Amino acid sequence: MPFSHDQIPPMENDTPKAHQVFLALGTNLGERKQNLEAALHQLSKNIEIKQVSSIYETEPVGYADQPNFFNLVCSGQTMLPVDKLHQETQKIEQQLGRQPSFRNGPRLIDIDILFYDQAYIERATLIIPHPRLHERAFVLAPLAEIAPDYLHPTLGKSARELLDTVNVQGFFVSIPNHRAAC
Ligand SMILES: Nc1ncnc2c1ncn2[C@@H]1O[C@H](COP(=O)(O)OP(=O)(O)OP(=O)(O)O)[C@@H](O)[C@H]1O
Ligand SMILES: Nc1nc2c(c(=O)[nH]1)N=C(CO)CN2
Repeated sequence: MPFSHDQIPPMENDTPKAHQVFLALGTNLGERKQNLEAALHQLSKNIEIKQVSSIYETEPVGYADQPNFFNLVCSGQTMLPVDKLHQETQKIEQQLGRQPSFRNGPRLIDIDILFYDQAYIERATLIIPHPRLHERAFVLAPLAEIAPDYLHPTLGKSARELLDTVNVQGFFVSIPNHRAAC
């Protein structure tokens, strides 16, 4: 059953526990492969990265008149509470030089938190599971590559099942076995 992360009371003498997280990275400006590697490197300071998907080159979704994206998904373990993790991903986006853009517009780096354990979180600035992940082939294809049986906590479907429901046209190149220096 999904749970609200906010509702779990801290237990006395509870030793801190690592959280399993899945993140989606996207970039369509500048040196796209380098942007992904730099983001993974920064993330690895607070997340023990366990898996990194291939890099997928994908046609832009939502706003067509922009360069193709490079997308990947990674998973890992972190001790950061979810709000700190979100602050950290936003800090890394800024550090790497992301400039303000419009919805679905071009960006140097985008880091979305897909899952945080099996938590369901809904705040003004943070919704987990990411509310659009199940519609996005550019997220589901790399997710299904590294965790095909992982269950979406609220939809109850695996990454592979979700991928079967979306259109996977517009995928050109996959840079396989990509392992950035973390
Ligand atoms: N799960 C999440 N991961 C990352 N950001 C999130 C999440 N849920 C909500 N947000 C919020 O979404 C806001 C918009 O993020 P961003 O500018 O990256 O949007 P976008 O990339 O254009 O669209 P999308 O969120 O659909 O990828 C951010 O301010 C962030 O606080
Ligand atoms: N192919 C692709 N299209 C997008 C992407 C992305 O990462 N890949 N991100 C968007 C906004 O977050 C909008 N459209």
